[in-house]
Amino acid sequence: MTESAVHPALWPAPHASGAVDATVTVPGSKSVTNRALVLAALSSEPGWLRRPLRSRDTLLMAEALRAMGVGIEETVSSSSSVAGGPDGSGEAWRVIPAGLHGPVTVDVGNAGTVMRFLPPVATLANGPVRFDGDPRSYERPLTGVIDALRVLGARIDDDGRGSLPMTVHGGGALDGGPVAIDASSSSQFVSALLLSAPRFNQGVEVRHTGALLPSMPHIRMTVDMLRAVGAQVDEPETGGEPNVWRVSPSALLGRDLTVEPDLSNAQPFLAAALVTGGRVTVPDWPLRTTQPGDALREIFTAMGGSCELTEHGLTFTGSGRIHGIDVDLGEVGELTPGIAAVAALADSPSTLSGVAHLRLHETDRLAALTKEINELGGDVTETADGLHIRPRPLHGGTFHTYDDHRMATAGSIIGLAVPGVEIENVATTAKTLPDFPQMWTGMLGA
Ligand SMILES: O=C(O)C1=C[C@@H](OP(=O)(O)O)[C@@H](O)[C@H](O)C1
Ligand SMILES: C=C(OP(=O)(O)O)C(=O)O
Repeated sequence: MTESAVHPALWPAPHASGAVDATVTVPGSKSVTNRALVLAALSSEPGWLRRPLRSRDTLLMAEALRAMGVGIEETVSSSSSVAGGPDGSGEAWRVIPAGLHGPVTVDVGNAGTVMRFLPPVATLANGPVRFDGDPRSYERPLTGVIDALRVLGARIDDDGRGSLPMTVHGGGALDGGPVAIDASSSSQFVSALLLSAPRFNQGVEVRHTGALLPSMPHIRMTVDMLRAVGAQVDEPETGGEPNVWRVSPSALLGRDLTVEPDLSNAQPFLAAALVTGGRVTVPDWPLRTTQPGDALREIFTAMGGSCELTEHGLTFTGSGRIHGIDVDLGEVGELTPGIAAVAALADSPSTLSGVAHLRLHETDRLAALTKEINELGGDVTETADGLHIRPRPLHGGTFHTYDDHRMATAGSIIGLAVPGVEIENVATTAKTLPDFPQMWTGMLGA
């Protein structure tokens, strides 16, 4: 969690003068968009991706696949009723698979999905694929993917670091087969191996050997999306062996997929309803989804709001009171910063647990949240696997974000209730939600 040497601009977080009452259209899911791009690139026929998220993480994924030979045409399609979203963007990406090749250098930025999902794809390329990224990407865990790919037959040159930068020497094909990994530091290791596995000669059998496995909904998302393109997957939740996932070798179908709104990016807007005792509607909230953000319906209800889900969307209403919560967030770790922000404004303490692995996310999120909330007058302590938050009257000040999009949105939530909060480098929200500042002020009617 190193502070930026140069202080990027400070953004005065808008203070809410009353209860919000807004409808907020949230762009597509990062996790779905980047899985869909990988699966479409590995398919045996072209496919469509409608309402994709256009953000730093997804553009890095698209750029990397393009560099390896995949055609990705960005169009505004009018030929289908689903092409145009309610946001009026009408954006659709046509993905045209092709033989993958190197030499290529892939910039992963600080995108976990790019740095974990693409090395297995690179083993299928003809030629070397070098992976590099932001300084933080060198610190984020990658050994689970590197070691597993070597066991499955890949040649990878990482100078013994077990992290970026590294080069995958693609041989045009990979043996695949059984492999054991410890994915306790990131569920993305499992997702990464499964996503490319239909194209491995023997498919894959991934056995997770660690004590904990975070972010299970994201693994479910991987399995569901693989099945939707015709892959055969055996997994623990549908009768398979515990902690074992098997994907058979097969061709993948080109599909026409409409990306759901990103429910984790909906979080700050729902939080605004909770914090101001107002009401926010998010159109197109899916009735069924594997996205972890769906857990907000339950978590934010327990913290004092209420919600109604219809086929038109989710309406979340705050009661004017915010309660603390004792909750294990291991399945939904990416929601932690937003929940911590709300908890700092509650009428009773909160304990957030099950998220030790957040120390290796975009920044050390447990340390960053503790420091930044405490510098506004809060009383937060780190536990072994989470945070203990005792609400205190907060005051204004600078909220540092450490190049972490979810720190920026967490600080903005606090700013709704606390005058004088300034967010350092709000532009870091571009990782997954480039329009965040405009959407936020729009919600407040500014
Ligand atoms: O597979 C995915 O799309 C993700 C999995 C999770 O990663 P971890 O299991 O590393 O927390 C989540 O935090 C991340 O934002 C997205
Ligand atoms: C942990 C996150 O991202 P990444 O995909 O980079 O792991 C996140 O978006 O909260």
